[in-house]
Order: sequence, then C-alpha cells, then structure tokens
Amino acid sequence: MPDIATSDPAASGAVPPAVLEAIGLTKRFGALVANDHVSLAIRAGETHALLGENGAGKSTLVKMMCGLLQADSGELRFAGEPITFPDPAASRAKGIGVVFQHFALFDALTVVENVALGLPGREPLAALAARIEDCVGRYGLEVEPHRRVGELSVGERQRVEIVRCLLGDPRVLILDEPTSVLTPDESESLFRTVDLLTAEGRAVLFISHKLDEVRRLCQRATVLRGGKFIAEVDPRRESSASLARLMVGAEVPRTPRVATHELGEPRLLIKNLTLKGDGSRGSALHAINLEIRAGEIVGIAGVAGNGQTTLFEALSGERRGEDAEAIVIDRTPAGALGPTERRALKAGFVPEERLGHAAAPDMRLSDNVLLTTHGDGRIVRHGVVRHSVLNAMFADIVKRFDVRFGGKDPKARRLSGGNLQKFVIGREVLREPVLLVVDQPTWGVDAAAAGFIRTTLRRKAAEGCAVLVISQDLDELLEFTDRIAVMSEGRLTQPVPVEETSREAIGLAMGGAHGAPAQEDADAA
Ligand SMILES: Nc1ncnc2c1ncn2[C@@H]1O[C@H](COP(=O)(O)OP(=O)(O)OP(=O)(O)O)[C@@H](O)[C@H]1O
Repeated sequence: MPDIATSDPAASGAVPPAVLEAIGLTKRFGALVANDHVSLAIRAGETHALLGENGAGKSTLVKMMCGLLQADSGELRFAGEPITFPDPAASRAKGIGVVFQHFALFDALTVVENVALGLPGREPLAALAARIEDCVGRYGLEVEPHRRVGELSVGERQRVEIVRCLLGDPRVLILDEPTSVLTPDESESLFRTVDLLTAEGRAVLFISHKLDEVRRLCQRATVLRGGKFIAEVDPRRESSASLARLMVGAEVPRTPRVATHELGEPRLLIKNLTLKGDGSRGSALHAINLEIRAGEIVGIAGVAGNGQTTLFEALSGERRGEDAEAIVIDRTPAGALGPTERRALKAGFVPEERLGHAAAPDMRLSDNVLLTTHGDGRIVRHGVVRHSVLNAMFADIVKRFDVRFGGKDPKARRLSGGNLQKFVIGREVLREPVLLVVDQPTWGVDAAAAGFIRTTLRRKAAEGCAVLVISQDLDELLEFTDRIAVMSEGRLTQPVPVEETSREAIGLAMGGAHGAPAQEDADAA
C-alpha cells in the first residue's frame, strides 16, 4: 500500500467552496519543523477533521490559521483571496472563531460578563444576555447567562466559549479537541450543534483523537504526521484502524492485556472523608469511603464538578481536613500531611490540568522533574542537587514514555498537549509509587499513547501499586479498571467490579441515582 493515501473528494459529488485555505504552510521552531509545507482547505457546510499523533503539528497549523503564529513560508487564503492575519483579532474580524482546549474565562465573573469582555464596544449587559439567550435557544447549547463561570462544569464552560464565538457570526469555527473532557451526553449535544452550524453553511474544523466520532461527524479529514501532510480522506469511508494507520504510518498495536494477579495490602484507605466546598470550583465531599489494595485499579466516573477535583486535592494534600485518619496511605494516617510528606510515603499524583498544575509552564522539563522528586532522597542529598541523577531520570522519562519535543530541555509550555501528558505520567510512574492517583490520564493523548499509558498503569498495579483513576471517559474506565465507583454531588457510590456493571448503569448513577452502579439497576430502569 502506498504511504500517501489519496481519495478524490470530487468523486463523491460537488466540492463546496473553500472558506479558509492553508497552502504549503511551513513553521520552524529552531531546528524542529513543526509544519512542513502543509495544505488544508476548510469548506462551507462541512465538518473537516484534523488528525495526527501527539506533536504531529495540528495546533501549530491552527495557530497559523488564526493569527496566533506567523508562518515562515506558504500562504493563507480566505474565500479564494490571499490574506495575512497579523494577530488573532484580524482573523476574528474575518469570521474565524476558535475554541481552544484551555478556556480563557474568569471564574469570578458571570457568563454574560465573560462574553462582554471578549466583544468590541460596550453593549449593555441586559441586551447581551438577551442575545446569548437567543443564540443558546437556536443552537441548543444550554447556557445560563447570569451564572458565575466558577460554578460551571467543563462542558458548560466550553459552551460559553462556543456562544462567545457564535455571537461573532463566524464563517469558520475551529474546535480543538472539544470532546476530550465531555461526558457522552455532552458530546452528543455538541455534535447536534455542529450539525446545525454546518447546515447553515458555516465551516467547522474539528481536532480530535477520537476516531469513532470523527467518522460519524466529519465529511473530510486531513492527516498530519511528523509535521507533514499525509492524506485527505473521507473518514466515513475509513475504519478507525485505517485512520490510525495513516496517522502512525504503521499498524497500531492493540493494548496488551496484563495477566490477573492476587491483590495485596490496602494502600489507600479513605474513611468517612467530609470536606466543605471552597466556594468557587471545589464541591463539598460527603462521607467518602474507599479502599484500594495493592494490585488493583479503581476508577471514579462522574460528570465534572461533582467533587472529583476536591477529592483529588484532598488525596494529594493540597486540601487538608482535621481528621488525620480520614486518609491512610500505606498504613500511615496521612489526612493531616502536606503534599511533600505524602509523596515521601511513595504516593504519586497526576492532576487533570497538566500545564500550571502538573507542570510549571515556564520551567524546563528537567526542573519540572526536580519539582516533584526533590523530597524522595535520590536527587537532592544534603541540600545539593545531583544533576547527573536528575538528568538521567529526565532522559529515562523521555525515552520510556516517548516524549517528543524540539531542543534538549525545553520549557514545559513548549510541548504539545499530549507529549506533556506523557511526560507528567512518566515522571510519576518512574518514582515507583505504592499509590498513584491520576485525574484524566489520557486527556488529549493520541490512541497509541493512550493505550501505552493504560498498559503502564496496569503494569504498575501488577507490580503492587494501588491506582485510582478519575476519568470522564467511561469507555476508558470500562476498558482498564478493576472496579468502578461514581461520584455525584460530592458522594461516592460503592465501587463495583467492572464485569458487573455497564455504561448504562454508570450513566444512571452519574445522573444522581443512588446506590452502586450495578447491572440490575440499569436493566430495571
Ligand atoms: N512555541 C514552540 N516552541 C518550540 N516548539 C514548539 C512550540 N510549539 C510547538 N512546538 C513543537 O512543535 C511540534 C508540534 O506541536 P503541536 O502542538 O502543533 O502538535 P499537536 O499535533 O497539536 O499535538 P497534540 O495532539 O499533542 O496537541 C511539537 O514537537 C512541539 O513540541
């Protein structure tokens, strides 16, 4: 089979006109060619997928198409005419709206106040709220203009960003991995909105690692690999495997199963853990109980904003309660200990937000390794940093977790999202923890890397680690955890073995049905 696939879109009917085109765009970062003569045409009335492994160059291309980055060479065209976008405002003025993975919203402000900040002029808030209501009704978006953004779930925040774009009446809407943090229901409702937008003749560019949804939603897909254009295909005529093959350039190996094993000692005990909400994003926790033993992976499912973040922070020591016994790590009461002391008990933590929380954006990767390992006695001895050990550890993470970047030791913010995720997971896993708590382990990670991360966590469990995974991706939890509990309104259900539950049962419990998410509950419903 030739390496470069071609499918002639014209063969499947009339080709709609291109609204926004990239022609032979090239972008270098030092010696790294992030985009190498890449071409792409986004057409009126179509949803066009942009596919590629982590670091393939998708975000770089999008940033050039909206004026956040300038190309070294190549051309942009808008409605057939050459154009340059010196900054994002210039692309917005032409009707190009972008919803990025990391939202730019102020928690303390209401929805309407946030939207007003992004608009030119001074429209009265009441008039703007009415326009938001109108937009929300038209596209089925469910956003309440007067709610404070700090109280909203990730899905609601994303809808606020979409509304903000739509109020500018865009001709092109670019969605950067929009479903990676959405529940299945939220994803479905986003797809309905996207279909309404393209039916009006707008063009949508959809970046996603979820190939099934790309095949359902998109009429065209461009595949990048290593910064180069590889193919434009009709994803409806491809399988997920054939798309993955184009992205990777080889067969994607299936996630190997790790043999089952005996469970050992409890490594994490949570006893009657109760915490107040912190008023903004953190929801309260009500009498949480959980035991995880060496050798097992327990998953926590739930709609974002139901206490998962508070639970993560309570476990990592960022939030502490009065009761030392409420959290026991490897037989040591840890409820009153801080993050460094908990790490010294060989607990590892991977928060949801990789840039800013898991990694300091403006610190080099090696310094980011030092940040979480300085307390464990290997790197710092008698107050002195042993650089040779630090560098060896850094090199080991990069090699074993296939972290790809330009240069030798860049700042964390220079990494593509998926590569930073691999780095953070690698850093925690190679500390040989006895307990690992991971929030959204594969957010923004391509299929091959996601499989690798899940297998790695399984191996860690097989070696005697207890693993707690918080994820909004139900398929992921059903694929690789041993037991699943559901978090709803700050309460945690009893975990049930994966083989005794189902998507439907978990979905019901996520919606607030109390009790364990067992199969019979779903069958009875
Ligand atoms: N500002 C920058 N400075 C240096 N290198 C960069 C910069 N931005 C991106 N890169 C590098 O360019 C390459 C392409 O990154 P890009 O973010 O475009 O990938 P991506 O396909 O969007 O990946 P992901 O799916 O992980 O988000 C990566 O190797 C990345 O490390």
